[in-house]
Amino acid sequence: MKRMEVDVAVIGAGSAGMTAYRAALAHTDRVVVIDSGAYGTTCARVGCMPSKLLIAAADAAHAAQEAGRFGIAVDGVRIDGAAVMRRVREERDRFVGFVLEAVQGWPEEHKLHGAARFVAPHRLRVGEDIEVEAGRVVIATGSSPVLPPGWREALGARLIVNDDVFSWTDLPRSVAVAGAGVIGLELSQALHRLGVRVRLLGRGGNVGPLSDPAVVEAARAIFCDALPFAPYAEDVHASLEGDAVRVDFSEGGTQRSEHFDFLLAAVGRRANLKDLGLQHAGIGLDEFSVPHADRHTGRIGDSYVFLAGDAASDVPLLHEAADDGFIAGDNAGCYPDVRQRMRRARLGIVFTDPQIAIVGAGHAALKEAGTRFEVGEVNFDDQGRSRVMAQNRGLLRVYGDPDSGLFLGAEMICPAAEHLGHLLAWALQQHQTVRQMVDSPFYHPTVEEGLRSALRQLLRRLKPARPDPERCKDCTPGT
Ligand SMILES: Cc1cc2nc3c(=O)[nH]c(=O)nc-3n(C[C@H](O)[C@H](O)[C@H](O)COP(=O)(O)OP(=O)(O)OC[C@H]3O[C@@H](n4cnc5c(N)ncnc54)[C@H](O)[C@@H]3O)c2cc1C
Ligand SMILES: NC(=O)c1ccc[n+]([C@@H]2O[C@H](COP(=O)([O-])OP(=O)(O)OC[C@H]3O[C@@H](n4cnc5c(N)ncnc54)[C@H](O)[C@@H]3O)[C@@H](O)[C@H]2O)c1
Repeated sequence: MKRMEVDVAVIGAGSAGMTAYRAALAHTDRVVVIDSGAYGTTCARVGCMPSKLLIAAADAAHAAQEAGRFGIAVDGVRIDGAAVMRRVREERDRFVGFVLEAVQGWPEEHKLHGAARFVAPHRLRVGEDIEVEAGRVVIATGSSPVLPPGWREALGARLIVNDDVFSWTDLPRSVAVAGAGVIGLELSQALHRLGVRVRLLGRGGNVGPLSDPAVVEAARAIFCDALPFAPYAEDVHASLEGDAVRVDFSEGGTQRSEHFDFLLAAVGRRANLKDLGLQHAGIGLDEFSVPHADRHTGRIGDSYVFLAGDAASDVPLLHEAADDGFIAGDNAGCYPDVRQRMRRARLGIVFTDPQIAIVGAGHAALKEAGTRFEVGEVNFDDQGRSRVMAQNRGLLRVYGDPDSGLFLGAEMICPAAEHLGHLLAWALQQHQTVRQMVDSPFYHPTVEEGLRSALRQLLRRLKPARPDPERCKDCTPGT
């Protein structure tokens, strides 16, 4: 058995683990990063970047197909699936290459390859023949797709997850997608626009991460128009029939049976904690044997173990994983002098068309917390700039505190939601009042003017005694 002693062991070399490593290095050189898979991170290899590359190709196809509405004839749009996937993979490999370069720059003694698990407090076994004695441990093992029981056995290689999509060398003819969460929405709309026959199977009418009933309803209507979407699919059953996947489901009392090349499981992801031997780590676990970390320190209880990224599973997004990694790595490095760190305002974006964004904890969380709030909204059907671009669909709702006038958050499905979401998240983090936001500059004609309409309505509802006058539409047409 080879043995090594370090101050900090980081398990997982994804976005969270790499950031944790760099932060810990600022305090000690006795650091090791242990990874059981290929370097390159989920984000670059099979997550954020290749999914956005696929969406970019889909948007290009859609723009060509829709050019007619501007009076521009684009004849004979042909999608070359092999070329689409080649660009996705080549650009993806370029992004992965930057990560690999960074890891190659690390000293060899800082890297171990193999699956790590606790065998005792402070002691990790890596594979079968290496033992690491670690003063502190950062767990940054990421997450994996959930597979409903029996699906793998029933479908074999015809059951796929996001990772498989990005190794395709051509587009398939048809894919059923289970789960209308973030991954299901992004990938099914992209594949649909690229000419793949899809069926998106939702559950209970959910649409992505949205929780405001009015925005969910708007989003459901938009996606039902945009692609074959069954938001209330029930009794979903998948089986193999020859080479095809047969999917049976019911919706609204109607039984359906359809055949596809693949079934893509996008029904959620679970933190990779199961095989870590956490019961030997000497840390507190809940009744499901899951550890919980303080979001401001990364620390599990008052232990020597820190948790970061998707493994912490509270906000499984890239920028949160990087922040988690910094906080956990820095605190593991300067342990026992563990410091509280500020967290950024919450922001989530879904890269569909129209895009979805949530700022703050969201409508459901405000309700659950018993927070009193008022709502302002704008529908984009008649919003000037959105109409100019023929993207005039969607609903944006903003929330404000009637006592303090503070802005509390927003949910939206609308054009340019990625940009509106950022503006609003920055305002939230700066504790701005709705009045301050309304008094900020808004250029004409922009999609932001739609946001201003919602904020003005919210302001009137927050301060009914001093209503803001309605603006005349002929002064600034289409705002
Ligand atoms: C399809 C898809 C699209 C996405 N798009 C976006 C997006 O647009 N924007 C966004 O913000 N987020 C997006 N995300 C989420 C984002 O990718 C993740 O939140 C982020 O990559 C998580 O980083 P991580 O470091 O926690 O995990 P990872 O990058 O997965 O790293 C975990 C590492 O741990 C290793 N490991 C696991 N178990 C062990 C073990 N026992 N021993 C040693 N090593 C181990 C793994 O090999 C892996 O290298 C997307 C995710 C997916 C799947
Ligand atoms: N744009 C982005 O930032 C982005 C993109 C992709 C992924 N991600 C991250 O990855 C995480 C995981 O994404 P995801 O889409 O796998 O999970 P998700 O939690 O977003 O959605 C899962 C969906 O599947 C549904 N579901 C569960 N079981 C089902 C079943 N048996 N049949 C049909 N539907 C079922 C759920 O109701 C839910 O709507 C996201 O939460 C997000 O943090 C982010």
